Amino acid sequence: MATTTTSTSSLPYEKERRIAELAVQRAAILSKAVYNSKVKGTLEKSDNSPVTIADFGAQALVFASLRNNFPDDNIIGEEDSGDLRSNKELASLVFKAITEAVYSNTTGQSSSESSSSNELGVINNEAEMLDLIDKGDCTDSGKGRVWALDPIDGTKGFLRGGQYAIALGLLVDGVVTVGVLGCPNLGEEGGVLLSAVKGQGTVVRPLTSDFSTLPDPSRVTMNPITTTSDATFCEGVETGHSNHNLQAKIAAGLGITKPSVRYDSQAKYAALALGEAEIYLRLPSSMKYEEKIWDHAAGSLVVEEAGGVAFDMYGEKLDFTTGRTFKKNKGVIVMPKAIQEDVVRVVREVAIEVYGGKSSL
Ligand SMILES: Nc1ncnc2c1ncn2[C@@H]1O[C@H](COP(=O)(O)O)[C@@H](OP(=O)(O)O)[C@H]1O
Repeated sequence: MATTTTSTSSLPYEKERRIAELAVQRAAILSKAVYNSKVKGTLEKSDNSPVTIADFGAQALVFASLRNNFPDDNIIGEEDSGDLRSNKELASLVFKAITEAVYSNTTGQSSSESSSSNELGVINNEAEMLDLIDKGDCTDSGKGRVWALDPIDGTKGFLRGGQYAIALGLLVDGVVTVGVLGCPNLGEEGGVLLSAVKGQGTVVRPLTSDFSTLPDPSRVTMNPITTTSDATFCEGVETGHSNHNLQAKIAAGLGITKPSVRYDSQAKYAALALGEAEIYLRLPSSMKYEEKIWDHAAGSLVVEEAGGVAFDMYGEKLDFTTGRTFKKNKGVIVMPKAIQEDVVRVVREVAIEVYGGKSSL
């Protein structure tokens, strides 16, 4: 990773980037508190994926910040309040976790939170929290300003003490324009906060436990490799989320001999931007699965602004205009621009042979 000190004053989307960073940082503080507590309130959703107090609480907190600062924007969020409305005990635990982690003393708010709470939004009671969680029900991602949030991406990683991310992106007319990834277990102690604005590059800062300030940023760029055999692969941990056997064959076909880095969540995109690996491959375990836009919006911009590209497995751009899920893309490949031709050729050939051509979507 190359890093240089940078200034981001008076640039387009400066407020969006700052609020998104602070909102993600605040949600990361909550997620760490939930991880360190005994009760995580884990439930299984209808798609068999887990959801926890941290997922609901982080969504409520980030949405409070978005509503407070950008009340006219639409929002797409992974969670809704259905499971909490039918489980009052869990709803109370989520509100308690937010109150303790963020509004931490009984006389009001902790000193660092009080200075930022007006700006980042306050959640006054449980009913307000439930209503906020439901603000992420937008279905049209292609028009106007739409935020896409995964409050805890990689919930399985979060529960295992592995990698997870709080991922927030802003789409403007379907184009990812701001992307923020909070990765509490990546890099230095306390984790890292990456952010990107289209055309302005990607920066990283340490995640802190302070609600109102952001440490100085450093610019990041992907490793400038020019040969695929110099690459390290990055892939998911969960074998049900991508086809590891096929990914291993592709790695061998690209002459890659180094062991893969395996991370849950969009920490994979962060790892590429930070130079821990160069190629992220996610080949579908089932062609029926539609990737969620909140699993890729923030991460794809963070990588693109660090010198990379994010395509589907057929080598076409990710299309964020198709609602809550990708309808025109299957699989994801992410890599530095310098090796995109070679990587895309190999992955595309395999994709067509194994899954069929794009016309079969
Ligand atoms: N069968 C499947 N194929 C691909 N992705 C899946 C999947 N089932 C769940 N996921 C998504 O994979 C995300 C985790 O990504 P990764 O595998 O890279 O760690 C999950 O996010 P959540 O943890 O927010 O539910 C979920 O959205």
